[in-house]
Amino acid sequence: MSEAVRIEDVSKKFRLYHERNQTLKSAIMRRRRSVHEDFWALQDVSFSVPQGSTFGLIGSNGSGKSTLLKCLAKIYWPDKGSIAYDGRMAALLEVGSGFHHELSGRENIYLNGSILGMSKKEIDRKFDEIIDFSGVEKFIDQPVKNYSSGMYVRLGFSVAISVQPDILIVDEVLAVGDAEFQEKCFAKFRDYREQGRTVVLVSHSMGSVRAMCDQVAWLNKGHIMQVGETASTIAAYEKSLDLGR
Ligand SMILES: Nc1ncnc2c1ncn2[C@@H]1O[C@H](COP(=O)(O)OP(=O)(O)OP(=O)(O)O)[C@@H](O)[C@H]1O
Repeated sequence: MSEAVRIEDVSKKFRLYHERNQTLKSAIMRRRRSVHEDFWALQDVSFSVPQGSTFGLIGSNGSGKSTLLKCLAKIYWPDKGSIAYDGRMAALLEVGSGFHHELSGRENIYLNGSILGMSKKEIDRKFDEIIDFSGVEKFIDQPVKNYSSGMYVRLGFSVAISVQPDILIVDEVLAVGDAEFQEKCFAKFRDYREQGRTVVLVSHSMGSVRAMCDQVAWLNKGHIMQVGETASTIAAYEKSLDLGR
């Protein structure tokens, strides 16, 4: 099977600063040098995502899942390693990212669509479909700052899938949608699989991961613990949680 995404030896570090709330005098004494430590949120992460698969990232809080998704979405640049893609990629990360709060749903479709690489003509053509899928038609001319978090996600997801990406990257956000919308999204992922498109998603709901994913990567403290078939990888992750109790 060919690869949609290949992640090779990816490491990402953040700087943790320690000099908060200190006095101006101590800052001058330090000659404005900041005191920080490097924190590696991802270390030597390598795996491939098969084309046409739905692929899950699992792991405890702070294990590096969102950081890895942001590297995949090109929001972060890895400090080491490389990521290769085969095809057009679209990402849906934090609730409301890519949206301007003061603009209406309609205006945001154009803004977000163009950020994702669609022309105005393409958005015009897909506009009704986007609104239909989102189910927020009645509120489409309201500023999105008045939307509920579920409405945000519905609209954001609808724009992201309208791009018809070869690779769709989705953070936990879908969990804020209601059961009906989640079922619509799962159906969309099934269509994607049939069309040979690839989905990479993060979820804490092992039920959803079991239902949706062909393969899973389990992250722990920035390291890959296991990659492979969904049931056995979830079982290994859950066993580690039981052992930790
Ligand atoms: N911008 C940042 N600056 C400093 N540290 C960060 C930053 N972003 C993430 N981290 C740290 O990196 C680690 C991994 O965070 P990340 O958000 O990727 O975890 P996660 O697996 O998605 O967690 P969760 O399940 O809680 O969403 C955490 O320790 C977090 O504090």
